[in-house]
Amino acid sequence: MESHSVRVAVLGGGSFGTAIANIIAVNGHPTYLWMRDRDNAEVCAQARENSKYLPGYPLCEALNITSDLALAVDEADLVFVSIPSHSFRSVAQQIKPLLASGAQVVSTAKGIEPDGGFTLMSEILQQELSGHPIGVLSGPNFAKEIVAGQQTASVIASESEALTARVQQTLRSETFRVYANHDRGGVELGGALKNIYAIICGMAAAMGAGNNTQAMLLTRSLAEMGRFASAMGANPMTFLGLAGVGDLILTCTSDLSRNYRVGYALGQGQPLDDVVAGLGQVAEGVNTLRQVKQKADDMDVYMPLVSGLYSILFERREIADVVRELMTGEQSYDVEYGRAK
Ligand SMILES: NC(=O)C1=CN([C@@H]2O[C@H](COP(=O)(O)OP(=O)(O)OC[C@H]3O[C@@H](n4cnc5c(N)ncnc54)[C@H](OP(=O)(O)O)[C@@H]3O)[C@@H](O)[C@H]2O)C=CC1
Ligand SMILES: O=C(CO)COP(=O)(O)O
Repeated sequence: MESHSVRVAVLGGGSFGTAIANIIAVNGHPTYLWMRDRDNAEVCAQARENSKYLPGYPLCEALNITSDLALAVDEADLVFVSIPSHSFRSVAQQIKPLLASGAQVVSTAKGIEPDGGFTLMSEILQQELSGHPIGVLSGPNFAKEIVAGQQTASVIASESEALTARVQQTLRSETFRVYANHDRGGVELGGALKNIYAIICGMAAAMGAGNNTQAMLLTRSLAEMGRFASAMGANPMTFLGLAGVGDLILTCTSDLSRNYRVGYALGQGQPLDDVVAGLGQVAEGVNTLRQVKQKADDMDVYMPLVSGLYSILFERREIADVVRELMTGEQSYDVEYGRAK
């Protein structure tokens, strides 16, 4: 196991990039946090705080905050890309000529490329940065709770044992644990798909859903996620782990989740465009819903919750009508895996 210091770059000065960079800097590794906005980088570096995304949480003195991408990435052994899915590819393209050979690259984004033929973030890394070991970090990880020092666990998924070992070693601390998984696709789909169901659960909460309803929604969400991921070639057992059911429970039950808050506002009757504009941060679930609906239709995968939410958000159907249809639809099997055909 590696014990010497690792040079790390974290790209994206939003809430999650800042939280991850801070853990690694506290652990004593030379760490560069890159944010595109020069003024913002200077203010954060001076104040030792990211007041735009994580106000009130002091950052480690040793964390280097910069808007100079070449400086951040130049000699990095390990690069985390914490950029929302809509801009992920453009940043991957920018770092291509800057990366040291052998640099390992990890996505922390939980989304699917808009209008990109259902491309996951780690597939973008594969396409743009071929030859570099790549991985995905995903789990029940609110940035705010990480910087507040709440005990947290995550999953690193990669085909490269060297990468998973290095990420476990650089991120581990008294408050942060990292588990390994080889099912990169499953871990990545878990992080992306749960955002759709967080919107649904937020919407249900705003409409007064009781405990029975919330439990039904969470469990049927998990069934849909597993069914879709299985059709995509992922291992459905991955969804029993932190990046599956763990992150689903977290985001479907807390208003710290931006996707849950989007759903809650929609359930209160606010228009989607206003809700998204007022958020000030990324809620990946809205785009993910479009991508997953299209892909599920293409693959003929049964996803009633996805179809229902899609029809509310993009076909202007009334929530009450969709709920009635879902509740009176075909009653099928509870647990699909292992069921005799
Ligand atoms: N927040 C959380 O708790 C968690 C988030 N994630 C995932 O991490 C990803 C990032 O989310 P998060 O940090 O929360 O997002 P935020 O909305 O907090 O911040 C987004 C960041 O990305 C930057 N950015 C956007 N477009 C570009 C671009 N073209 N070039 C460079 N930088 C850009 C923004 O810069 P600017 O300020 O200049 O606009 C901002 O720093 C998402 O996919 C999310 O799902 C994963 C786990 C937990
Ligand atoms: O992914 C997250 C926590 O694991 C954050 O969820 P939101 O993007 O909904 O805030």
